[in-house]
Amino acid sequence: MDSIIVKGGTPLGGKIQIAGAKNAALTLMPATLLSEEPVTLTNVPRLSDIRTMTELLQSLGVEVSALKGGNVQVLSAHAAEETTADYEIVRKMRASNLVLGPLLARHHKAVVSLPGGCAIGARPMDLHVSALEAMGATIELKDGYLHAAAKGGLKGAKVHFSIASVGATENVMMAATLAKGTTVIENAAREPEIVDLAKCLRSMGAQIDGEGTSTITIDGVDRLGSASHAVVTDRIELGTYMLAPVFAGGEVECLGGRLDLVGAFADKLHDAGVDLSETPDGLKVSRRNGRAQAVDVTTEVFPGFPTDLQAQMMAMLCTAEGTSVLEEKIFENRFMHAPELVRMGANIDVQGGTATVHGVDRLKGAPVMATDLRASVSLILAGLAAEGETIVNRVYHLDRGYEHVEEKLGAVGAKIERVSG
Ligand SMILES: CC(=O)N[C@H]1[C@@H](OP(=O)(O)OP(=O)(O)OC[C@H]2O[C@@H](n3ccc(=O)[nH]c3=O)[C@H](O)[C@@H]2O)O[C@H](CO)[C@@H](O)[C@@H]1O
Ligand SMILES: C=C(OP(=O)(O)O)C(=O)O
Repeated sequence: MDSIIVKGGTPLGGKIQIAGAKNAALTLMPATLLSEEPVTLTNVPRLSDIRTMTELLQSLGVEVSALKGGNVQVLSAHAAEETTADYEIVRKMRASNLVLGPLLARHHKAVVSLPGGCAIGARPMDLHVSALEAMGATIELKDGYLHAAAKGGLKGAKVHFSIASVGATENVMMAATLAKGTTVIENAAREPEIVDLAKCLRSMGAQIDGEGTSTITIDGVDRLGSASHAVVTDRIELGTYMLAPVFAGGEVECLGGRLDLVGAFADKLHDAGVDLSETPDGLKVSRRNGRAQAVDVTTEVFPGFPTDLQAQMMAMLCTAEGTSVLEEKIFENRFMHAPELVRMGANIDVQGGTATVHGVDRLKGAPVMATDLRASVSLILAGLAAEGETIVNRVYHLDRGYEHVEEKLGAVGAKIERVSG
């Protein structure tokens, strides 16, 4: 398994191009199952999760043509007749569950392996299941697979989520586009990736209103057509690279970055004493004199502080002046980076869903283990600030969500290399 070696202490300078969003692409790709006509996606990130989704869709009969090194994808589901999403592919990635809604809507049946628990929490599917049941599906768990059927097709329904789940909102939105009648989703997730999905579905001919608010209304139509859609900027990759100069010093411009994508995160950076400005091409970040200041952070659904930036923020706060309290409210087991940061000299006390970080003067390089996607990148960022060499082992999670991280950081002056193993 590959490792990433980082030598800390070099200030950064230059520009980093931010890619299209993994979490948007992973719902836009299965959305193409809803149409018999081709859909073109541009600004697709080059990630192993995208390759996994490609493999899954191909197993369902979707023709996927990748152009420009994968940056553009043409997906055609005209001959996609298979309705079973196999465990061997689904187990690799939670987002595989996003084929459930589209398959049910188009074929009135689907057999989808449960993705299973993962490192950051249990992540059940109950909200997806009960919402699709309210739309007329019968769903049964057998042999680790959800067996779903909707004789005569799905029907519009009122769906109220007890948690504003991103994936459940996406599955129901997609399913509702071809259902008979009107579906109203209450307490819908409001993430930019939901807005992006609605935009793409609308270009395909869907009738959707209210995306970006807590109530989304979808009037079912008979069929969807073709469309071309550019994937929204990855706000998590953006936030990650915005932090890089805070760790290493210097200044970085994140091309394609927009403040509306990272509002709550940018507010915390501002409170921590980080300089942030909008430019015609993106967002520029530099660290003001000396250390960042401690800030308290609570993860929340959008527009709150994203859980997917909590690990990176914690790493930054390890060397901030003062004590910071981080509360993780979305996933019950998302502090696995903490003991690895402690190996680098951080002072962190974790009690349940709360981590208290007492800022230290500096971190020291160490061999560390990457446990999940955002934990992996938090350790790389910590390595940029640390004295000496940090070896981040087991980085396969990283490639799920970051394209060419060593090239992007290397281009702005970081001493970073990948060692194949
Ligand atoms: C591919 C993708 O877009 N992944 C993102 C998506 O994951 P994902 O869509 O899986 O996350 P959800 O918003 O569904 O999860 C939020 C919370 O709801 C719980 N829950 C969810 C569904 C359900 O049926 N029952 C239930 O209890 C989860 O366990 C979790 O505690 O949103 C998360 C929260 O912003 C992000 O961290 C992930 O990066
Ligand atoms: C948790 C994440 O992804 P996924 O939902 O695909 O596991 C993430 O992107 O940080």
